Amino acid sequence: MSEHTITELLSPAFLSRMQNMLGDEYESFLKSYEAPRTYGLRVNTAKISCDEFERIVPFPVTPIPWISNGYFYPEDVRPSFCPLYQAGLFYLQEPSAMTPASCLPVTPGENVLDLCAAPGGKATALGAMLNGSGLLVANDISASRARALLRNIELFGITNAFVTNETPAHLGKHFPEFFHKILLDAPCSGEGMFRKEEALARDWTPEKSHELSSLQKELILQAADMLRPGGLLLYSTCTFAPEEDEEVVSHLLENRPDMELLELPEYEGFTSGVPEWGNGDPSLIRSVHLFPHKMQGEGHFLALFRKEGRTDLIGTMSSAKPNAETRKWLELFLKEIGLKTLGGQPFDWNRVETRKDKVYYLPPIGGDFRGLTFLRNGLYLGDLKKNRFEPSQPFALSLRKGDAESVISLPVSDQRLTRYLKGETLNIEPEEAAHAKGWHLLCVEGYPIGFGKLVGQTLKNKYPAGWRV
Ligand SMILES: C[S@@+](CC[C@H](N)C(=O)[O-])C[C@H]1O[C@@H](n2cnc3c(N)ncnc32)[C@H](O)[C@@H]1O
Repeated sequence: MSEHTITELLSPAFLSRMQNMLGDEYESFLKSYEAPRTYGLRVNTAKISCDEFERIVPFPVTPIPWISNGYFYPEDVRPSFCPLYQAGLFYLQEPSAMTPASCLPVTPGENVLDLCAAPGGKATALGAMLNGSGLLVANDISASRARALLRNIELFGITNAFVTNETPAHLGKHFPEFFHKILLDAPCSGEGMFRKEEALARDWTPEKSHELSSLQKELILQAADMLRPGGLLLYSTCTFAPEEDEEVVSHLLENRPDMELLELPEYEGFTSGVPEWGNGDPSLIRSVHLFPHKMQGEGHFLALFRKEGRTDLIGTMSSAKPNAETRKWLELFLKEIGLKTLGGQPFDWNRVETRKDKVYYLPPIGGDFRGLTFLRNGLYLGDLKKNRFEPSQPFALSLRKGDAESVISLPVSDQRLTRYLKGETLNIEPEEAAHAKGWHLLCVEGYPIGFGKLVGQTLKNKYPAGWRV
């Protein structure tokens, strides 16, 4: 912990800019830096309803008023150690950062792009809204951050994501006017992150915003060009700098006359964008700033655009054919766990693809993805071994409550869950397991966490080392 307050670390140039921007509100803005940070989590509604979540969550939560599936939790709680987190039932996210994805109305069946997606705070929200149908392209230019993104997509049980590590320019060549919805959560100076990351406050310079503004202007045009006629684009940053907010919005409106700004939902803490902070276009008032002195969040900016024209839902269906070996051993495994559905939907053999000894479940919508650098296309189901199929951890996490019959379900308070997550074998009473032996899905309150193999009263742990806590 630094012995300085955040306001002491901040550059006089930043403070004087904020004073000019906020006028009478400046003092309360400054005061907000002394208040404690806000902590939030977002429920994965593709896996669990909010009512059910509230019923089983073992620590105090209070609803975030402007996010239908968001909750505040107290600072002293460590939710990432809770088995419900390891079951992918919620994502930890600062409350104002939940706003952009919640303002982009995604419906199942659409092609959706998150252009700057890592580590996945917003991509997991978009994926949950698609609920397994359509296609989510989740991209990040950084390879290491894209790996963290993939992990969160897998934890959330998203089966229809194409996770890429590409430049926006290269993606644009493959996907001209392809997406119904695009989220561009741009790299920014992070002025809304100062309470969370002090280094951002210390390292602030006005030049940074100028540089980022040029990049953001390039990115927003590239994003717009990948949007279908009639499609929606949401631009967001976690900064207050007009160069990175209203100026970027103005740039898009000036350069793509087929894009218009739409109204965003109103909420009492939302502050309208200021036309004079951009090029004076009166419609900039439809963009929204979230300031930390006006709501319980760190700060964000968002703008929602629509491209002129009508959109449709025509997509190319994936068509893979599992090879005979895969079909034989996978079928046997699915029978053993009593698979009824995958992610609540009938299992589709036309989506099963084998590459070397790895078995994947492709997203329902395909496309020409050749030449793109990607980490995952769909769901990694598992590995084909000699005379058997070995399931993966993402496969376990893609399963919803009720998808499989061969389960062992323990209450959230059961300490064996924590021991399982550490890689230990468990003692299971006969009445706790669906069958006397063989593959089982270990669940918390009915929600799958991972696989295990029952031998007598011992559950052999199949939770992979790389996932352990
Ligand atoms: C604000 S963060 C995204 C946060 C993410 N949307 C979330 O909610 O978890 C911006 C991301 O943009 C990526 N990025 C930086 N420069 C980029 C570029 N030129 N093109 C595309 N992405 C870029 C960074 O690697 C970073 O992960």
